[in-house]
Amino acid sequence: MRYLTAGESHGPQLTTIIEGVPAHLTLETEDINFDLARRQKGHGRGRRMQIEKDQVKIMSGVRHGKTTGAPITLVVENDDWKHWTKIMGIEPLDESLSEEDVKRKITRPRPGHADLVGAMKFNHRDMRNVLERSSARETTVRVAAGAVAKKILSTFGIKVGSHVLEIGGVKADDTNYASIEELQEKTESSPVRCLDRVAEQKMMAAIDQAKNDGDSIGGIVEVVIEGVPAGIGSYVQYDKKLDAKIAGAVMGINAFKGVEVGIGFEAASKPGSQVHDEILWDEKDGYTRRTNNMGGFEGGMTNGMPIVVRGVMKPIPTLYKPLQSVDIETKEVFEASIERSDSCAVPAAAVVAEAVVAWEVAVALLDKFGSEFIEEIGENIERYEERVKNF
Ligand SMILES: Cc1cc2nc3c(=O)[nH]c(=O)nc-3n(C[C@H](O)[C@H](O)[C@H](O)COP(=O)(O)O)c2cc1C
Ligand SMILES: C=C(O[C@@H]1CC(C(=O)O)=C[C@@H](OP(=O)(O)O)[C@H]1O)C(=O)O
Repeated sequence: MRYLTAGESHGPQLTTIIEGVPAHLTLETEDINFDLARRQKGHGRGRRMQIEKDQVKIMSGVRHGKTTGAPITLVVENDDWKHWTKIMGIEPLDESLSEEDVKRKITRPRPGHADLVGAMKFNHRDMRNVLERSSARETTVRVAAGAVAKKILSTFGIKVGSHVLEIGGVKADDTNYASIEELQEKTESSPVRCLDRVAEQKMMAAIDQAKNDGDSIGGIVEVVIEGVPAGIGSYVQYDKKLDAKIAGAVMGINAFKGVEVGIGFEAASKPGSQVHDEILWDEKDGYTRRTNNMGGFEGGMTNGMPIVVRGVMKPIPTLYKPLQSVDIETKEVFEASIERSDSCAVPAAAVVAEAVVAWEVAVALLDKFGSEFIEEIGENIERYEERVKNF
């Protein structure tokens, strides 16, 4: 299974084509719209999110609510496009257009964005050509593809959740949940997708403070996936290790600067006896682990314990408080000023992280259990689970 995305932040639409989705999967627009709406929420988002109301259009690969096995095309239109038709003009430049019509040629790179290096690399004198595609608006269709992956996973009882652990230095103390359902329910009712109601208030205050100061803040999100059979991914080749693929996918989210699996960086300061998860067996559950410090992975493969992955997001780079930069035409120093931006998008990024991790797990699941039609994959999983339980 693979997907590509296309589309610009202020262009007409974002598109993804997903190939390799098994036939007979129940898939409705609502399954995808649910996650699109979750991605738009969160305290700290800017004005753009009031303009957009992301809704998917399924353009191929689905008939009467079931996938056919053909490539699936998903489209999300940009409502903001109508304000940008001249600036984003797709047709060759009309000579009759005034300078004003084609205004906002960007020659002033924003620190922390792809603008300057992207323009150097592609030899663009208008950095809008970089900005439009490097924008996190593209995560809309990554979330759409992730929603399809989640639907595959849920068909086999595999559940995905996420929560925010930290924003702007405020850490959640209470990170407990009894089940993925409880995690989902509690995060949905939190404006920052956090389980800790006391920390939640402090996080919102920190976001408001940053906004008032013309600044921005980042944070840490955690994704949890339960019910994945042991043995997804592989130890035999570096590029088959599923934990590595997941790390790459999380790092691929705009503004993500680090990833941990299980206890992650904490492993550096602990002796092995306090790190490795002891192996247990009983008739009901088969092989399990006493603890889950390794976040569900041994040797690049799932071990049947919940997958636990964390990612750290840097503060949003566009700031109302200007940062110094250099105009590429005049070489003049200037202070970057902006019209609008998120001041914190960590809660939204948690939803993106869910999507990209779910995607990698679904791909590895299909690699192991076949990929043509859902019923056959289910039979293969069942047979395998029975065998490894008594292994
Ligand atoms: C959900 C989400 C929303 C974002 N919103 C903004 C924003 O409003 N303003 C901004 O400057 N950056 C925003 N970013 C981050 C930038 O897209 C990102 O920092 C930039 O493209 C440079 O990429 P890099 O940080 O990965 O190097 C957002 C990121 C995510 C994941
Ligand atoms: C549009 C989204 O996020 C955008 C991501 C983004 C960036 O630079 O990454 C900059 C902002 O875009 P704009 O300048 O149009 O307001 C955000 O709003 C979205 O998440 O759907």
